[in-house]
Amino acid sequence: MHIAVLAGDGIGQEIMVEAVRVLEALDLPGLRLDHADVGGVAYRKHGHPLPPETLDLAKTADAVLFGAVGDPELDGLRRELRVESAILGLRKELQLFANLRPANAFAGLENLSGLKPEIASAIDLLIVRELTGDVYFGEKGQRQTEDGLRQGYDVMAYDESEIARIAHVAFKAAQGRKGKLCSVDKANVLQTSVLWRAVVEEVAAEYPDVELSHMYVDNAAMQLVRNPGQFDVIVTGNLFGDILSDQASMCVGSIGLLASASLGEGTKGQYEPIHGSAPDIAGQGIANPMAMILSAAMMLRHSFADETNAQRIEKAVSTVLADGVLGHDLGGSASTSAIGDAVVAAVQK
Ligand SMILES: NC(=O)c1ccc[n+]([C@@H]2O[C@H](COP(=O)([O-])OP(=O)(O)OC[C@H]3O[C@@H](n4cnc5c(N)ncnc54)[C@H](O)[C@@H]3O)[C@@H](O)[C@H]2O)c1
Ligand SMILES: CC(C)[C@H](C(=O)O)[C@@H](O)C(=O)O
Ligand SMILES: [Mg+2]
Repeated sequence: MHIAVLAGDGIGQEIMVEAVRVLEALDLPGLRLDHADVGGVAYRKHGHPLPPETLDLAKTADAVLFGAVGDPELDGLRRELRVESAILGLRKELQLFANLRPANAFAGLENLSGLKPEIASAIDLLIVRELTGDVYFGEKGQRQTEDGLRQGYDVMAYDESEIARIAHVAFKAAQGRKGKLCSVDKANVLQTSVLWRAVVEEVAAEYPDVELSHMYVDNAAMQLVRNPGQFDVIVTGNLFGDILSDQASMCVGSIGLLASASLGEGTKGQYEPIHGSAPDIAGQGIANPMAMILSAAMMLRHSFADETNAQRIEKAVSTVLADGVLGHDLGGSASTSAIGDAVVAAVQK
């Protein structure tokens, strides 16, 4: 069980400490944790946000546990050196095209999102976000128009194989859940989405037991707030999935609660919270480590087929939240380490 631990920047460092403590508390046989620099930390030390030794470790390890990258002081760097390029580079290099972002209600947090409690408590959804295509990886740049104006561009493109493989992941996920899949696109405007919808329909023929629907992304954003309980699995492109998952996190209570798994064809995966380095609270010991801890649970499930320990972590997190050990993001006063202490104690019970 060889894990590359890439804590990264800002609160990435703080929340990773707690996730590692939880993993160590499980007494996993053969657990080997190798740390490496990524993001702004790596740029400052090695001159690159994704140094070759970090990429090598990520490639040789069985799984990658990733904190967050993002350093406002380095925002002016050119594109290839921007610290966010580290996370995009890892996803692309490891061919992790499927990003699973589950959002489910936690007992005790029903009043926190501002949604009516009966609406908030019905949330149990999975966003399947395509992760290696779309505007993120299309041709991009800045140029001058014929009129001498500066113009920025990012090409949105998906080919049918990219759409089909993420659709298969989503249909299979739906089969293991409530059997409902909603494909989210913007097919009333975008040609990318017209093809997306057509390919998802074709793939659907192989999954007659899954009920497929389609929704435009603007409506989906609204429905996530109006009635999130209507969703089981959502499949969508890279950009829409990025935005909708942040939104879903707040329906649950906080972005500090949502974990993710980035997967490819094999068992190798990268596991990371959906949030970033949170420079506004970094260094204060108040970041919520739950998303990071739950990412470690997803790692045990998807890369090591260890459902027992994955559930041990998830149950511990639910218990700690239900007991009212809440971070500042949830209106409580528990510090990052106090939350970690509580989860460690709960997994050992
Ligand atoms: N996976 C990643 O590494 C990742 C993801 C998103 C953003 N980023 C980067 O992070 C930097 C900051 O971006 P941003 O501010 O837009 O998004 P962010 O997710 O870092 O923070 C958004 C807000 O949520 C709060 N927040 C986030 N995680 C929290 C946690 N665990 N506990 C409590 N509060 C939390 C922050 O304090 C902030 O107010 C940028 O450089 C961005 O590019 C990285
Ligand atoms: C940091 C950024 C590149 C990243 C993304 O947009 O994918 C982040 O927002 C995420 O959600 O993982
Ligand atoms: Mg995001």
